[in-house]
Amino acid sequence: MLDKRDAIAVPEAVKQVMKYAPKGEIEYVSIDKCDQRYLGDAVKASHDIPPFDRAPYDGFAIRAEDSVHASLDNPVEFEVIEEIGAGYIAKKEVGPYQAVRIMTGALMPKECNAVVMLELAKDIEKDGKPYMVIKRSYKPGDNVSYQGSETKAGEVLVQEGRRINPGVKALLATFGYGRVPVVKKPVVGLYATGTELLDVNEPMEPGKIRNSNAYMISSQINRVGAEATYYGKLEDDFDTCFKAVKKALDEVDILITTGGVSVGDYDYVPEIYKKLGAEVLFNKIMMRPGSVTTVAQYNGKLLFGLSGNPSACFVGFELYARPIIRSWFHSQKPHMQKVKATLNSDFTKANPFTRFVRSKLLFNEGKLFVEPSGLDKSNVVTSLVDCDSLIILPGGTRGFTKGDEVDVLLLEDQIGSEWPWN
Ligand SMILES: Nc1nc2c(c(=O)[nH]1)N[C@H]1C(S)=C(S)[C@@H](COP(=O)(O)OP(=O)(O)OC[C@H]3O[C@@H](n4cnc5c(N)ncnc54)[C@H](O)[C@@H]3O)O[C@H]1N2
Ligand code: MOO
Ligand SMILES: [Mg+2]
Repeated sequence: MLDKRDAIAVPEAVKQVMKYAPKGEIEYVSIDKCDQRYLGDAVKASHDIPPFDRAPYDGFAIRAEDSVHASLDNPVEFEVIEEIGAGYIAKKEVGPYQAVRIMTGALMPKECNAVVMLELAKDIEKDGKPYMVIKRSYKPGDNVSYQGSETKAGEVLVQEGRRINPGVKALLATFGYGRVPVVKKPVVGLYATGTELLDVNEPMEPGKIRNSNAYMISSQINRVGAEATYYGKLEDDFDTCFKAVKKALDEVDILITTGGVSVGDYDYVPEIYKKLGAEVLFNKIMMRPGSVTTVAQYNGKLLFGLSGNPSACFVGFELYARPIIRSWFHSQKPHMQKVKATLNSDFTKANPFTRFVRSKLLFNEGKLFVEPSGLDKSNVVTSLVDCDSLIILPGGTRGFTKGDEVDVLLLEDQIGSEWPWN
């Protein structure tokens, strides 16, 4: 007699899993190796930006008060006493009607408070000395980039848990982070179960299929910023699977298996959890695909029993494992971002349970549209190719038509979201 499974709602299932969200420790890596890692600590400005008053243009640094009477009818001459490029410091003191030829990024001479752009000044020579002439006045501060005008020392600029993108990396370099505090990657163990599975290099045989889930999931794990420790595929044999899972549990932070979670004669994952003494958080969810997604915890360690059906496996990972990995990385927005989009085609299937349709987003005349990325069946693999999002069709609905507004979860987004579930 089969054990009866009680289906729970998706938000409840996510809540159950999140109770066991582990948090990774911090390690330091060279800035050259920090791309796409998650910050283990906030980035705080260690100095002002700009760090000194500087010229934002190539031109002439002047004392603004010397320019007040300059106009088209009354050109004013300045003696050019020195020339400095970025990285150099003016040595001479600037007196009345004197100027320093200055290049973008150079420190302003301390007596000067305005910069005349090269294009607005005329170079002349008098008595063998360089002069420049202007025909308009300048106010103190005109064309000066003041110290701290962008940010002040001590300001927190990026929160811990943010994924390092090119902009974050630029800030890290600005503040001298040669070594960057990042969150250590979790060890995410991965097993694919199924006697029918062939390795990627094996030729096809009757009754067998190639193992795509292991590759798909390891790629999904990479997309979130972690790496899979792939243990290989397992035949549907209870003892083999039990031993493998038990051994892996000692080595991993999170364990993912695919296949064998339903009610079939060779679906051993539920029995494995039972024999281990793991607490099953749920084994049936009111969703399609992936209704049989099972999650258990063993001494606080999460075991994800994802469905064997590729699309169900894919969705189960994104809904339940992704926020756990992102929480591990200290993300304050571990869930997928949810946006509104307009359905670009009819979707006539009824939805007794909440349906997550693999979909692709498109922009048309500034509006966001979404449509299924292929055949909507849980055993389908081809619809995953163009899948960059999941349309959420609420349970208890009778199908949707082109033009309807729907909620969509973003898969490629790296910022994430706080709790997106109603
Ligand atoms: N009597 C019932 N049968 C099924 C139910 C049910 O409620 N009652 N649920 C169905 C649903 S829904 C799903 S989803 C699947 C879940 O199956 P399992 O998680 O037990 O997975 P398997 O039986 O191992 O495999 C299912 C399917 O997926 C293929 N597969 C498995 N592993 C891989 C892999 N690594 N790469 C590619 N494809 C894989 C496998 O060959 C099967 O075709 O159960 C339904 N049945
Ligand atoms: O778990 Mo199954 O994918 O709902 O179809
Ligand atoms: Mg099965």
